[in-house]
Amino acid sequence: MKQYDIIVVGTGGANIVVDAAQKKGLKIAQIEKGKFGGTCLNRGCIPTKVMVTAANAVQEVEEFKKIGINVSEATMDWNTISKRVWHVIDENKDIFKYYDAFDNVDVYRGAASFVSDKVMKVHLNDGGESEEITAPIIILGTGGHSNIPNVPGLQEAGFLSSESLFGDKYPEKPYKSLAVLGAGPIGAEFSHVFASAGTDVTIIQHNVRLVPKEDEEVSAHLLENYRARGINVVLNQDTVEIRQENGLKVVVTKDRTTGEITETKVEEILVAAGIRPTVQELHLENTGITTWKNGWIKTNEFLETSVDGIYALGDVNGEPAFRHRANYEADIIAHNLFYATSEKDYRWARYDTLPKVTFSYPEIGSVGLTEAEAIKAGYNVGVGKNYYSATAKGYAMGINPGDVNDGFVKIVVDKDTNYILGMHVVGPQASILFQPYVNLMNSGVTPLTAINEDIASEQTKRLRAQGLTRNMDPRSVITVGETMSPHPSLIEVIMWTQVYYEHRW
Ligand SMILES: Cc1cc2nc3c(=O)[nH]c(=O)nc-3n(C[C@H](O)[C@H](O)[C@H](O)COP(=O)(O)OP(=O)(O)OC[C@H]3O[C@@H](n4cnc5c(N)ncnc54)[C@H](O)[C@@H]3O)c2cc1C
Ligand SMILES: NC(=O)c1ccc[n+]([C@@H]2O[C@H](COP(=O)([O-])OP(=O)(O)OC[C@H]3O[C@@H](n4cnc5c(N)ncnc54)[C@H](O)[C@@H]3O)[C@@H](O)[C@H]2O)c1
Repeated sequence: MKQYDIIVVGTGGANIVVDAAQKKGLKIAQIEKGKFGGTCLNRGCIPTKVMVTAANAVQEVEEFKKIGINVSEATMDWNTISKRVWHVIDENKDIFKYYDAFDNVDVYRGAASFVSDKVMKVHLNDGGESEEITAPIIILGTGGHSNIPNVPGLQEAGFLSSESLFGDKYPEKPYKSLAVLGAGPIGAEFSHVFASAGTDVTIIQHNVRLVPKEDEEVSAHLLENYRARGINVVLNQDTVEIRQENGLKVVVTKDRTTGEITETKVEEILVAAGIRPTVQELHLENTGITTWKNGWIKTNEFLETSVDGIYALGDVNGEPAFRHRANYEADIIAHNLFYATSEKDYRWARYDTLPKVTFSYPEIGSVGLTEAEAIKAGYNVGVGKNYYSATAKGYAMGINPGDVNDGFVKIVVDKDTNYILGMHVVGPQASILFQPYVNLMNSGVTPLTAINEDIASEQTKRLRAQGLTRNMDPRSVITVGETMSPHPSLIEVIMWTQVYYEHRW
């Protein structure tokens, strides 16, 4: 059996832990069954944002005439956009070479599985099995994958997911028509991209709202904008069947309230119906690691699992799926394991200040509670709302009151304390506008707050009992570094100066 100091499974956010351990000179096993860099770099955030940026430009040109600029209609050059998408994906091949070059990192290309709590083996991609490996610390960052609903006829008709779209089903040209099943961030973003490319897009959404995790007013504004630009949106639907007819796919849906049947005939179907944890190959049943009902690995505020020394970060632990959240958690693990000066210097995760962005058009940025969530949580809720058109800059941008693209900012406040509970922006540059509130909400003397109290090593029990606090001084560059900022957004240009200042990992 080969002995390591640390085993890291998955090369998305978990690479931050590898970087830190590598610099400490530890003996590391790094295991990846797929493309290095994980979902975000290869089939998530980055390739989609290359597309979204082009789609945004198409929409912005539509608005130019309002500010006195005459240009002919903008169209997407799919070949150039596709080349840029694949360039950024192909670049990630070098990530493997980067880690493979370190003497203290053994890179295994294959699927890791547990033999017992601290013993793993790897089913190598080129066949065969590695010898058993062990380490006192194991990091699981195995991510998630598309949830494919069990709809009769879907498999037979064929469909896209974000994985196959950025894989063997990448379209050579935009589809003539596309049904998007699901309208969370993935559905909202791809609908914007393909509609901007000239595709006739129909969104078929199970929920009564687009982006239902956002504030209701934000969802309503997005719906109004999508419908105004010709995107067909059918809400509150159960997809009952997919048929094939004359070379097209017919999506048969049923209104969940009225029972009314709708048939949507399209060239292609894109499934964007949420994600599931990638735990299947891990064989968690050989360990004491506990999971939620759907397989998400249960973790606490230190990202510990129910087995001492095994941590899980990113999508696989079931907290909201964002790359900056995976990075934040990896950073916390690396800090506590390798850099904390004492237990008093330990960091822990909190998710109430997690920034979320949907790169739809209009863009959405939010942090904290929606108005409805704050009311449900029992706060004495106050709300403030301001429109882009109410500002001089909004006027300069050609945004007038009542315009469909007159976005807004909504703040949700606890009236008893005047504390900010949530901030929601929908409109131009939403992804950067709300960051000051993320920083403010994440600052102050912050008490350790337990997450999943039943997950507790002896050390965690002790730290919880001590009533640990961390001074998140808003003036400190360290606080900036310990505050999440949405990825990939321009605010990172500012936020990541902290990393260069600290020269950590
Ligand atoms: C289309 C799309 C767009 C998105 N856009 C954004 C965005 O704009 N902003 C944002 O913040 N988030 C976005 N996300 C979400 C973001 O991509 C994820 O939250 C993030 O990548 C999760 O990182 P992770 O480290 O948890 O896992 P991943 O990046 O998924 O990495 C997990 C890795 O583990 C490997 N693996 C799994 N099991 C094993 C095993 N047994 N052995 C070895 N290796 C294994 C996988 O191959 C994978 O490479 C998007 C997601 C999608 C699908
Ligand atoms: N900009 C970003 O940061 C970004 C972009 C894309 C994805 N992500 C992350 O990736 C994860 C997955 O995204 P997502 O949009 O798939 O997930 P999601 O869970 O947020 O949304 C899925 C939507 O699909 C709907 N749905 C479920 N089953 C359906 C069905 N059978 N037919 C029609 N609709 C159905 C649900 O009502 C839900 O609104 C999210 O957690 C998100 O945070 C982030």
